[in-house]
Amino acid sequence: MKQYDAIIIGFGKGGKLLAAELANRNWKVAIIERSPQMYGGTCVNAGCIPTKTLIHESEQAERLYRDDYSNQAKYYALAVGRKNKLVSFLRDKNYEHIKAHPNITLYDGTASFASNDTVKVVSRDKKEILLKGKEVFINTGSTPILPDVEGINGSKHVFTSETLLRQSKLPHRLLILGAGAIGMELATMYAGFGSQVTLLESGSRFMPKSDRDIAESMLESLKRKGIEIRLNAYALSVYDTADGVTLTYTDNADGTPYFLEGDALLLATGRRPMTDELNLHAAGIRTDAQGAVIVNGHLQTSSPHIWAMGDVRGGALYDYLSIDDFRVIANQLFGNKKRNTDDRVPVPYVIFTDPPLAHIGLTEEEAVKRGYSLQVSRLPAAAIPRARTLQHIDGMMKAIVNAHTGRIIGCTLFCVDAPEVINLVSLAMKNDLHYSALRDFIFTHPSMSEGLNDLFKAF
Ligand SMILES: Cc1cc2nc3c(=O)[nH]c(=O)nc-3n(C[C@H](O)[C@H](O)[C@H](O)COP(=O)(O)OP(=O)(O)OC[C@H]3O[C@@H](n4cnc5c(N)ncnc54)[C@H](O)[C@@H]3O)c2cc1C
Ligand SMILES: NC(=O)c1ccc[n+]([C@@H]2O[C@H](COP(=O)([O-])OP(=O)(O)OC[C@H]3O[C@@H](n4cnc5c(N)ncnc54)[C@H](O)[C@@H]3O)[C@@H](O)[C@H]2O)c1
Repeated sequence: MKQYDAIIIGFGKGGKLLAAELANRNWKVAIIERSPQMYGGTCVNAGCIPTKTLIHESEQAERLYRDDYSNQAKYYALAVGRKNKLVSFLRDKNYEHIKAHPNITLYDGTASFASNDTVKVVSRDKKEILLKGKEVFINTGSTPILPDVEGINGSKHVFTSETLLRQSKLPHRLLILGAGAIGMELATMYAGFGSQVTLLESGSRFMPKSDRDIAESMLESLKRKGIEIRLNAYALSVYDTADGVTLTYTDNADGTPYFLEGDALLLATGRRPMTDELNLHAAGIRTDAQGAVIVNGHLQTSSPHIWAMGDVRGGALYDYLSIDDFRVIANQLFGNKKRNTDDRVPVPYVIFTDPPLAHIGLTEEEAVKRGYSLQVSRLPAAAIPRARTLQHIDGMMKAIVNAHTGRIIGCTLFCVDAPEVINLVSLAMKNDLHYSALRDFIFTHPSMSEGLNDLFKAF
């Protein structure tokens, strides 16, 4: 049996950063990845990078070939090729970085616990090897939740985000099940490329966690792109036709049955922690009702030498949280042990629609429910000179401030460059700055950030 100071299960974001950190400190590290197509993890290979590359491409395609499906389809195939090239480049870089380190051994295979310090690796040719580790880190990510809809398993036209992004044929009619982050981003993207998109959501409230003014703005923006949105959609069955797929669903509100035809159906109905093959009970590790590995604020499981990082520990599923999990663990192992996962709240998020939506902290509805005395300010994106120069005048900014303390409680930016600008608001909130710090800050001009001067002037 091979002995290591650390075993890392899954070559994801947090895991690869940790592998390099430990190896640089002379630890002997084993990292195990079940698929060579996934070196570097979901973000690089199937998540953030491919989607954001294609979303950018779709904006170009829309500008060049709007209402010209034939040219859009050609453009799409080329864009998928460029995306594949970028993904391969980044995957190779990730691989080389890990392979080059003398203290790291990469194992290709699926890992499971044999005991609480021993991990079994089964390679694709079914060879087994046992590894013993002083510390073990679980970084196995998440996997799509497949809804219980008759016919989805055998269909040739039903996809997850991962499999759809590999297709180089643009679907003329795309059906999407689930109006969450993936559903909205890919609806915007495919509509930009020229697909007719229908977005079906089982819930009755669009963007249930957002304020209604924001959700309405998003709804209008998606509709302007030609995306049809149907709420209360309870999917029943799917069957393949000669040239696509037929989806049957009922409207939850009144029971009306519907049949919809598409060239492809995307399942975007959530993701769950990837713990299926880990045999966690052999190590005495507990999971919650969603299958997430239960950890404390330092990311230790019930066995303190076994840790979990990234999507597999449940909660919000973002690449930057997997990175921060690495910082929390490194701080425990080598730092002052003061970091924990609670000290990073509030965490911003972004949905990369067009315009994109970025949010941090409480919504107005949440702040009212919690009994805050608050002030709310709104600014249309069109009022910001940079939005005019970029010809992106859709959307709005919204801020919520505690009326007594002047501290920012929450902020939503639904406008061009929102993914960048939200980081400034985040910095102000994390440093407990009074809202006037942003109101009076000298921002460059013209920039979307200077919209914050006006947004916070209203208080
Ligand atoms: C379509 C899509 C778009 C996204 N866009 C964004 C975005 O814009 N911004 C953002 O912040 N987040 C985004 N996310 C979420 C982000 O990708 C994830 O939060 C992040 O990649 C999780 O990283 P991780 O470190 O938990 O693990 P991952 O990067 O998922 O890595 C886990 C690795 O473990 C491997 N593995 C699993 N089980 C085993 C096993 N038993 N043995 C060996 N190996 C195993 C897997 O193959 C995988 O490579 C997106 C996700 C998706 C699906
Ligand atoms: N920009 C980003 O940071 C980004 C982008 C994409 C994904 N992600 C991460 O990936 C995770 C997964 O994304 P997602 O969009 O799959 O999940 P999600 O949880 O964001 O949304 C899933 C949606 O599907 C709906 N739904 C569930 N079952 C359904 C059914 N049978 N029929 C119709 N609708 C149904 C849910 O009500 C929900 O609105 C997100 O939680 C997010 O953390 C992040």
